[in-house]
Amino acid sequence: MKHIFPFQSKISNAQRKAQLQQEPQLVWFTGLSGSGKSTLALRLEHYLFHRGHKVFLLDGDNLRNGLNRDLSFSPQDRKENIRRVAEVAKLMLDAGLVVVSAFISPYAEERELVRQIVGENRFIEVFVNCPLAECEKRDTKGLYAKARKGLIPEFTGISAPYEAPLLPDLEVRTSEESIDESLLQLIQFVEPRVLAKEKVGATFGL
Ligand SMILES: Nc1ncnc2c1ncn2[C@@H]1O[C@H](COP(=O)(O)OS(=O)(=O)O)[C@@H](OP(=O)(O)O)[C@H]1O
Ligand SMILES: Nc1ncnc2c1ncn2[C@@H]1O[C@H](COP(=O)(O)OP(=O)(O)O)[C@@H](O)[C@H]1O
Repeated sequence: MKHIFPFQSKISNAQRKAQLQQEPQLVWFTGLSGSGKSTLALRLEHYLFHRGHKVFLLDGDNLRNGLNRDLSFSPQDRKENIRRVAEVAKLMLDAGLVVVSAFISPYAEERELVRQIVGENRFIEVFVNCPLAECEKRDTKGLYAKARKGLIPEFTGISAPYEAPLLPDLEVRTSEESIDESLLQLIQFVEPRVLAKEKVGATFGL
């Protein structure tokens, strides 16, 4: 037993939601490298921000530059990567924010763990579905070419697995839709879910 004693803030999640006038949700994008996660996450964050929502984007490449810079792409480290991201997202949700995230998150089990950590009713799983051949053709960062030459070990889709979600909350097919078409589906699904449920909520008395 560790000698730690978590305590509860005097401010409830309901009070924070009432102050920020929104429902905190985690919009979790999962998909192959090059499928369109970052493009759509950036566009969704931009849209929600300009609609007045308090929103923040967490992205794989960015977090792996700081908080998760010690982690590789082994299965164990990918799981630890996602576990840490889920804990960060949970804090942001508790603070009342809408969180948009873009991580390959290739294992169904780790995505399930995210759902458990943040809570079922605050988790929206979006499958950014794009065939490997199309991602490889796009090769936006030149990583597939390197992976094919054996220069990048454990590359998702080439030498490491990607387990597609069986029942995502939303699926966008980015090889068949324009960016605007995918974005429209996202907005139509996400925006109603982040709107405040009660207009005037908890009291702010001391
Ligand atoms: N081996 C290997 N496999 C997959 N991706 C690799 C690898 N090495 C580096 N990269 C770059 O890292 C980005 C993915 O990081 P994530 O944190 O999202 O990955 S994971 O969820 O832990 O699987 C990924 O970003 P995206 O292309 O945006 O998906 C790549 O830029
Ligand atoms: N419907 C779509 N949604 C998102 N990206 C698309 C779509 N159609 C084409 N693309 C292109 O696919 C590429 C996706 O790259 P990126 O967003 O970096 O992927 P990821 O973050 O999954 O690695 C971009 O060049 C983007 O312009």
